[in-house]
Amino acid sequence: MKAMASAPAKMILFGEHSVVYGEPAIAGAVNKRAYVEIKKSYTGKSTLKSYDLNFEVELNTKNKTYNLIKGKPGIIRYILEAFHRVHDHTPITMTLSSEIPIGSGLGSSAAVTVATLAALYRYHNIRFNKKSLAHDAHMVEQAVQGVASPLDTLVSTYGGLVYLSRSKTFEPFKINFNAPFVVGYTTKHGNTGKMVKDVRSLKNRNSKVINPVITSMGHLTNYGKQAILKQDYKKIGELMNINHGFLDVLGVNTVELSRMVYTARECGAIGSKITGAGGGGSIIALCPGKVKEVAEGIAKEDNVLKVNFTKRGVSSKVRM
Ligand SMILES: Nc1ncnc2c1ncn2[C@@H]1O[C@H](COP(=O)(O)OP(=O)(O)OP(=O)(O)O)[C@@H](O)[C@H]1O
Ligand SMILES: C[C@@](O)(CCO)CC(=O)[O-]
Ligand SMILES: [Mg+2]
Repeated sequence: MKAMASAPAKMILFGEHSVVYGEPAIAGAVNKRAYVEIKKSYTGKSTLKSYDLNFEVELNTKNKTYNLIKGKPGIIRYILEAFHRVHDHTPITMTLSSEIPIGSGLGSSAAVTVATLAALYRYHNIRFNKKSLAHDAHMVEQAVQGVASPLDTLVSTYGGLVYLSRSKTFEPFKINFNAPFVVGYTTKHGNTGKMVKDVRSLKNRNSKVINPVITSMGHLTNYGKQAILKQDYKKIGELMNINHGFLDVLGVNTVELSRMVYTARECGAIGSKITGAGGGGSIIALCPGKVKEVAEGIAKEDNVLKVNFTKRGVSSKVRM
């Protein structure tokens, strides 16, 4: 018997970091996925292999440790936390493949966590639904990062383009939103846990300055929701540029991210901003009629990923 699951990456349009402090956010699942397979091991040991992320480890799921066989398994802490919460510690072989660049602001940790939990629930024949899975995945991200909003794991579980309200109500957009985005990403990876903690420290040291910025980011996200519903690309782009400025204030911008943001605008994007935790990783650029020019401009010094929104969230099955 083999349990299999996959979950999508995500792209945050508005509200990263401010969502951690209860402000709303808007994010969409995109067509890059993480794939997990789990089957019984007859070697007496549990191993995790990822051919495309080029690492292999021996898992000790009971005490959340691992023995490195090869590579750099940064995503491992999320996987170990998921196993620790669900697995009965019998020997298994897990394989992970990911189309999602790791540490790049596209929610690799959430997609891997959601897919790993779904595969484990299938493997152990544990009943679950999307609501329970999204909650459990959020708890894993919270445990690993110290602080996490439910945004990334909700989007990876349910798919689609969603608005997460201040009261944490999850509102899927009921429109077809196919705005032409280009994603640029650097080889300099980010670490969400560190970035979220750095923002919290900045906020605590300068609360009278940073708190109003976070509140304004919440208002901006609500204006963004109205602009998306009206498919007002010009307004969406303007709000993306303002949101990028706010993320710069929070200290999550870098030289590489700025380079891509401003290159995108020079090549014709009507809006561009950091997406995800920042400190490395990705930007998104809204470029109606200029996708080719913006992609070519970013590709001169960085990497480009062509993505589309997808309604397809987590999927899982068992093969006997
Ligand atoms: N090059 C890398 N190889 C392996 N692991 C990495 C690499 N870069 C980062 N990591 C680790 O992988 C995990 C990626 O999760 P993280 O949440 O930081 O990024 P993400 O989910 O891809 O982006 P975001 O959360 O901003 O959407 C982190 O634990 C990070 O330390
Ligand atoms: C930076 C952040 O807002 C999004 C990371 O993709 C963190 C979170 O929401 O948990
Ligand atoms: Mg993450």
